[in-house]
Amino acid sequence: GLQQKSKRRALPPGPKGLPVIGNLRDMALTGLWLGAREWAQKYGELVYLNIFGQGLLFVNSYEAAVDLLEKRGAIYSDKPKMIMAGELCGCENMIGLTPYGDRLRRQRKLMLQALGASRIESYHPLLEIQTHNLLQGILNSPDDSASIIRRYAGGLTLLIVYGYRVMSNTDKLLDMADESLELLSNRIAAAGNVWIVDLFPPLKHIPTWFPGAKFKRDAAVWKGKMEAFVNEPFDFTKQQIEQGTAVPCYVSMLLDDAALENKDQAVDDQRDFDIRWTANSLYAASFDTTISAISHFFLAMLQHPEILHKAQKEIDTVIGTSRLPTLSDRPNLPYVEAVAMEVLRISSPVPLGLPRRITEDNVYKGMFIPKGTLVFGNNYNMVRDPAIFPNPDAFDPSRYLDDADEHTARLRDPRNYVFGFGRRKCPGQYMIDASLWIAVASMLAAFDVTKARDEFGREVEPAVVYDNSIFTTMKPFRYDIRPRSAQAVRIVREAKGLSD
Ligand code: HEM
Repeated sequence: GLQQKSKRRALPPGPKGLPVIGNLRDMALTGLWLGAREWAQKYGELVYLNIFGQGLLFVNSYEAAVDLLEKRGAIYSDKPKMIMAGELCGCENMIGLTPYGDRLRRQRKLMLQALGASRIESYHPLLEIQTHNLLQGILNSPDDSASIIRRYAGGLTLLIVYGYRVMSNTDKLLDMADESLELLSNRIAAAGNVWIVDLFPPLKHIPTWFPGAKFKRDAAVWKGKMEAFVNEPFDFTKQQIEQGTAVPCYVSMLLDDAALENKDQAVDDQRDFDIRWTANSLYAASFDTTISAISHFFLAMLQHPEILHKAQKEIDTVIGTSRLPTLSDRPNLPYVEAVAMEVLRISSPVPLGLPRRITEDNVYKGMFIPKGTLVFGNNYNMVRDPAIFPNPDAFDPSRYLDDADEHTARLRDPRNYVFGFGRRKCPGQYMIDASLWIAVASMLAAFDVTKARDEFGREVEPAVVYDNSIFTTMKPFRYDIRPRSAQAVRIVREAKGLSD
């Protein structure tokens, strides 16, 4: 099959694999994007690999991403059917795994209704309150900032999506998300991992006690956890609605609308399903992405004190030191804006996007891409294209500051890459754009971040160790974070928080 085809029409280039297993050994389980960037440098804008005959295509240039993932979106927007993750572990209805079609269009419409560009201003007060909570948490326990960032990332969407307030680091729903997402991205649906049952689907019928059937026993346990992760927060909100104590949020607003709109049970059930699963996907998708972006912000600040000070000076000059920034200050703080953009670029939280599946044979610039190939939009490589981002590995906000015509400005805006492409592009992009900015601006206003010191007073270099196969999250590294002044302590304590 494959070889005959490739004789007839050339597949895109890529590292040579072994017989049968193909490129299995080339697939790293964490930090796959690092290898994928090397392949891009060696082989060019499209790189093709296979694992046991399953084709994998890495789309490495922006031009090819637009041509394929956007312009040919009709055949590049589907998803792999994953037996292990989907059927056996109960994740098949998560939006990132939902096949392209009517259901997806309906669900994306719901998400964009709530989180589209025009809605975001209505969330500004919530985003500011949640940010104050983040600052107060750091002020109270600076050594515990990793848990505080995690609480911020989960708490933000729990509040907006479910109207649920997280008041401690050991909250039940937070822990549940943490555990479920770790399982999902590092075990169940790890980017470089293939489950034998996905290659040989009849294996799903083998009995659980059978030798080699450990995957089925694991799947049964994981499925229970995934179901709780989807249902418990949703049931919380439903209960609050019944008791008349619901806070306006994504779930409560949509359920209210549904109740007003119709009395038809079948339509209601479909709405219930759509709201339940989109809510879970919004929650799931915001966790590691936000954590990655904010930890890269800290990393950059402790590596570049001059950038930290320049941004602080802008804030002090434009808004003074007697209050924290708000989202309405954003247009007046161009350097802080550039820092936030550079954080998005350097972190590229979902570096290879989420896999698509091409539904028809396709040819691009003479290269043949077979139907069924899994397609990864390698945004990590695109935001490191030296033609657009000179010296691409350096954290350098000044790259956005000189005047540029519209075309150049668009090309160098990291938001055009890191959120993916076309019909599956991230529906959370407008929300995170606002939440990341206010978090970055407020932390700059209130804190200094420096390298930690060891017992001999020597600076500790932060170690960057990626710990995930889909997101660029890192193992916690040490740094020193402290308020800039007594005045900073006061404005953080006085800022309106979650418990006010
Ligand atoms: C900096 C933060 C984030 C980045 C870089 C990011 C990036 C991405 C990327 C690259 C994709 C895949 C797009 C594609 O296939 O082309 C995606 C999908 C998705 N994102 Fe985000 N995301 C972020 C935060 C969020 C947040 C906060 C939410 C929810 C509030 C969210 C919700 C989703 C959902 C539901 C999908 C699946 C869409 C689909 O399959 O149709 N993301 N995101």
